Amino acid sequence: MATILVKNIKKMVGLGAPAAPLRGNDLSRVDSIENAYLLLEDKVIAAYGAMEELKQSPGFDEVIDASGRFLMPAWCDSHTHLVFAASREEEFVDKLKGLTYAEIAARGGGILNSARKLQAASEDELFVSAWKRLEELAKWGTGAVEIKSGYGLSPEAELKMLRVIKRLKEKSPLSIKATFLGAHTYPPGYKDDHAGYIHSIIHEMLPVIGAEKLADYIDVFCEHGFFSPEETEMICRAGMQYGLKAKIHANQLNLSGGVEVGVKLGAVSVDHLETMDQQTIELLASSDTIGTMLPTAAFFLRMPFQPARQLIDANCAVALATDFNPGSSPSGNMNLVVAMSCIQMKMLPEEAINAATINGAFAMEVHHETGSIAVGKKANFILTKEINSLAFIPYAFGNNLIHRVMINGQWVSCTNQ
Ligand SMILES: N=CN[C@@H](CCC(=O)O)C(=O)O
Ligand SMILES: [Zn+2]
Repeated sequence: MATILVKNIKKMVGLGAPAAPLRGNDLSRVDSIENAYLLLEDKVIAAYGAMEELKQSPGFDEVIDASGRFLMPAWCDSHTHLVFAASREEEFVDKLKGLTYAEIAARGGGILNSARKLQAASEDELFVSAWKRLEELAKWGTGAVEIKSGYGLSPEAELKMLRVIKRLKEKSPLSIKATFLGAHTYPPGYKDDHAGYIHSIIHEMLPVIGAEKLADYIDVFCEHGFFSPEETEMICRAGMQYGLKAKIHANQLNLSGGVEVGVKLGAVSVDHLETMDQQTIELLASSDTIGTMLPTAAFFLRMPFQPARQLIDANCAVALATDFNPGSSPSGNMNLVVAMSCIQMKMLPEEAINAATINGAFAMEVHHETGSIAVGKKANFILTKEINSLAFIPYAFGNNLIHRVMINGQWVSCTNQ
């Protein structure tokens, strides 16, 4: 049995295993121990505590001295689209030059641009590029990630995406959840036949996804001009027949009704939430559905940030995620998401860290295995460079404060700082 001891940790944070997502005042509580140790046995947290409680042992396979460093749970990124065939920086430059979203879409840009390129790519090519992105995410401290389909938009290409995600799950040390997002937009052939595309999702795609167990969740882009609340409900209910719980793109551009559908269906999460009013916030707060905020998408699209303070003060369970995708958030860096949430959305550092770790874990139902430091959970953690406080992490935005990352008992990065 391989044992690893991390000793003399200046401060170990994010301790314990809450039974439900953190809300309200609890979200700002980060349990911690100063001058701590962490003992790992065979990829799992075996014990932790204050240094003076450490029982002497004849020997450990590896001993790490973490003097001056903070140890915290690895990030849990519960909303990404990280399987894609190509970046879209040419659209980004067009937008800088003044083109509108509609003009870019008319030139074949947007989600349909990604879909064309993905349809032309092989499963192996998609796997190799997604694998590189995953490796990079792990180096930034992400230990669990949700990945959506939705750039296929045909039975063949949606299944190809989901098979890529299945291979990533099998090979990666990260905890990975797969979400079927066939209802991301309408493909050109179904521009004037929305019912026809929804029929294809329900009768051509879902039966194969169910039979091959290719997804854990079902998602719909519930938005004006995309899928209505009624269509969202119909598609999610069809997915639920195959055991897929709902995770919905809701209220990004408008009060779309996505939150209402999500709450009605008992969705695990409703994600985006740039556009919220008091009534919608109260409805979400009264439910078990997690509100996942994606601040880097709001930043990249120059939209108002999510109303984090109102959501937290109303007692909503909130999580933070990257939305990593080539169109609206070409970054999968959770450190940036946490900094932006504090700087732009006035979340306290402790709130942002909880929302990006344990609540993110709940938003992909991996809370029993990661998201906090607890005995029996996976050895998934970040060891920081030498810092003096937790608040320094979002404060010193843009700086890489990570010294080492361990995911599922493997070191995935190490600097000498
Ligand atoms: N909002 C919908 N979909 C994605 C990205 C869309 C795109 O590729 O442009 C999102 O979550 O932001
Ligand atoms: Zn998204």
